[in-house]
Amino acid sequence: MAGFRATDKALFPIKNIKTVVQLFRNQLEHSQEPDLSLLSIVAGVIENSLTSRSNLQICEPVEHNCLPNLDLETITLMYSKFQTIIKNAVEVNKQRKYATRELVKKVSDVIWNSLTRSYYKDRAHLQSLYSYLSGSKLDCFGVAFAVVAGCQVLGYNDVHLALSEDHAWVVFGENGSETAEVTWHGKGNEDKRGQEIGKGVSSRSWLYVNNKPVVCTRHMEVAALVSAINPSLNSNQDAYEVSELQQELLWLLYDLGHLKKYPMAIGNLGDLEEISSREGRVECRVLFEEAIKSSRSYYNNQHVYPYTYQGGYFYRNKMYKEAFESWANASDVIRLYNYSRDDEEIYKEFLEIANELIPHIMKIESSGFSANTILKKPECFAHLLRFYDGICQWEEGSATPVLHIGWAKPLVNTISKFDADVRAQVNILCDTVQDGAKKNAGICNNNNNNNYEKENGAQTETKDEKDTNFPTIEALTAACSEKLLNP
Ligand SMILES: CC1(C)CN=C(N2CCN(c3ncnc4sc(CCF)cc34)CC2)S1
Repeated sequence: MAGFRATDKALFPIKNIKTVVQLFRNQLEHSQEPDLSLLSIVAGVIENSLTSRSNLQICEPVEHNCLPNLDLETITLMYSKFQTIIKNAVEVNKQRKYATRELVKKVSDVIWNSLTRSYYKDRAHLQSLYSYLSGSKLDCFGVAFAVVAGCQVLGYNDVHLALSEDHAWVVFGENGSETAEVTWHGKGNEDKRGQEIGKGVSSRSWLYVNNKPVVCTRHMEVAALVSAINPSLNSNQDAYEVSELQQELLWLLYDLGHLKKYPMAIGNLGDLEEISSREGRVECRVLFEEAIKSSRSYYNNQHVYPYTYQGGYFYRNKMYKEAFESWANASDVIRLYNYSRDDEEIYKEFLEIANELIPHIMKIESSGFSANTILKKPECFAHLLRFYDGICQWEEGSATPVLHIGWAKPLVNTISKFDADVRAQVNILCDTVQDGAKKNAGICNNNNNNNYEKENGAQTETKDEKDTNFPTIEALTAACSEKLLNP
């Protein structure tokens, strides 16, 4: 059983970050499983006290490490309150080893029906059990996490959190073979709580990552609650102590090996390291590469965010050629999905890259001051075409259109910044259309340093094999802009 043990209680009252890390270490390293409700309450109390208005005057930024007084009484009260809510509401059949769909649905109903009637669901700091116990408010992720923590209280250690890049649900039963929705997703969608995870059309949507979700162990569920810590004070400031605590806890989980199969948590750590790097730790760039390797190794490269974490890093650090490559690789992931109405989050991500970030780069690069301009590099043009081509292919076969006139101007503007002699150095290689699956059109430049070929094994092309049937760049861009201009 999990639990709030004497060795944990001895750490109270907790006065600094180091002791919070020790509490998490105790829980993570102890032979039994870490107690999700205890750790979520502790993280939530710290986050909410350091990011709420009330605290601002007390904690002067100069005295780093000043945490609110975390006394045993406060934590024990909330911990017991959660246990009581769950145990009083759910009849446990002692004989059953595994949870049933009815049990999981019942726990979800207990959480669901105890939430405040209506509140702004996308607000920050609504992810922890502290938020649930003190304000009866949870966000979409928070409900799923609370259901798993509730099942842990009842002793069902087969119920685990399953995470896509924009949704959360649970797995349960022998070998975690059963799945169930336990929370809502997006705005104005009827919740599907209790149902199995998308077997129909939605299974090809990015929202369910082609059935390659992160299926958590207990320790990875701790990584999820730590990842969900939100240090934001407001839209442009973070509470220093909260982000420092999050960074320390993510390194603890990293060192214990619990981030290996969790690309987004590694990416979160990379973002924190970029802002304030720790002595003796790998560079944030390495972490972004590790997140990509994790997605390729464990999730058949079906996740987009590892590439947008990396692309964002390159963009912020003015490494534009590398950013184009990351974004083209992100586009290679999305091209095999069908766009559905539940995929707004990733749509917004690609829209921002295509219509804000890339145009911004083109503006800087064509201002004439950059000596080593990317406008002269055929591989940059190849990455951009691969990026746009992936979005076009994403749309193909989808019930919902992706592209509209708003995409056309920035796209044509960008492509036209490359001179004909640069464009001419890029060869288009198209694979044959596979039966049913989406075809793979590869765009590679003739010096073949484009990792698209390495990654996807697109054939290299020698001059004499050049098949005149392949679309030229002009044809492709014309087709793209034609399609865009007359949807
Ligand atoms: C490259 C980015 C735009 C930067 N931040 C990103 N994210 C921030 C952190 N995110 C996450 N980080 C850890 N675990 C999870 S589980 C989940 C789905 C809802 F449950 C989201 C998410 C989501 C993605 S993607």
